[in-house]
Amino acid sequence: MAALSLTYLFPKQPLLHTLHHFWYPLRLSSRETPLCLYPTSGSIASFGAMSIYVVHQPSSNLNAPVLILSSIGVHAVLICDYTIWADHKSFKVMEGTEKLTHYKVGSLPTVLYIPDFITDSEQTSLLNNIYGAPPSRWKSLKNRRLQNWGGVVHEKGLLPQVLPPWLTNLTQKIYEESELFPSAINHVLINEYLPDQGIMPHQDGPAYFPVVAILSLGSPVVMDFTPHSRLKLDIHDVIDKNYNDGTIEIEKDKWLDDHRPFSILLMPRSLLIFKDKAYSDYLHGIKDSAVHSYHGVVNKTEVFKEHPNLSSGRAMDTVGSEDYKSIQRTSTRISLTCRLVPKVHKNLFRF
Ligand SMILES: O=C(O)CCC(=O)C(=O)O
Ligand SMILES: [Fe+2]
Repeated sequence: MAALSLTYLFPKQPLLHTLHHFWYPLRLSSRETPLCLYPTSGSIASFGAMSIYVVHQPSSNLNAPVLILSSIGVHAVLICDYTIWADHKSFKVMEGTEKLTHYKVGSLPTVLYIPDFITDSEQTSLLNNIYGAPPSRWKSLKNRRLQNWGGVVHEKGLLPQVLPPWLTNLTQKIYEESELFPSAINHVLINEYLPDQGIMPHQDGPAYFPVVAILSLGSPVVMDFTPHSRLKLDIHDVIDKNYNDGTIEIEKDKWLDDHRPFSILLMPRSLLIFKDKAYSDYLHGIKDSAVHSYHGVVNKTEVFKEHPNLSSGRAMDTVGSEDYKSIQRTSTRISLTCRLVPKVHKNLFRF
């Protein structure tokens, strides 16, 4: 038996009483890539504070390894047999970026930009369904409107509502093609932005599985990612470290390199997926201005490949010099934020 140290991705959250019902992602500290173990088939036995879980392996018929998770304290300990650990296939499902690695953009783990994820007619059909929904579906906020599908998200989980087929067609495609979600996506937030509307920099709530897929329709926009303010405190820790060999500056540069703000241009029909550091260490937001600069966006190459005229400013309304290109937002943008709320309350309600 070998003991390996695992750290919770959400270290500040209490976990002891929730572990039996709510599958927290775990990060294996000895690996570069965060490894998520999502034992969705449930606990099969428990001994006091220890529970045995089976790791979910939807893409394989192999028997999943049995893991013993200690649910005491802030750190969890995974105790398992070496042979299980060596069985790479067992964990493949949660490292599922493989299929989509060529869509990775920027230097941060992990941001995927998939142009043309849906066709023009699929876009039209989604827009027809969105605008065909009863007016009561819309909730007006100060700076935008939204529709909530899939149920009400509480901090402690989802009061579920069945997703309509026009949405499950999309969520199923994202689930299957990304292989990044441990079970089917069960929640979709539809945001509508007029040309001068945006969304404040924020981090998605703790009820969600830490992978988000955003489908964009209508007007292009630029989404900005900024390091979380709590990380700004960490820089002082780095600087305060007492180095004897003059490596402070190098450490600081490396830190700043690892936590650089960045932006991404979201074209209509594209799918953006982000997780890992981009999800946990950064805030994401969209400026509420009608002009968005796309100078220096991390997916410039990908966008120009699909829209070659964009660079010369002809494909859509752009302003600015060749060095400082901007989009003039002239039409509405709709986004569909597709997520999984792992903890679902049993009393399903339907409309
Ligand atoms: O509209 C978008 O692209 C972002 C929406 C978003 O961040 C959210 O719903 O949490
Ligand atoms: Fe968000």
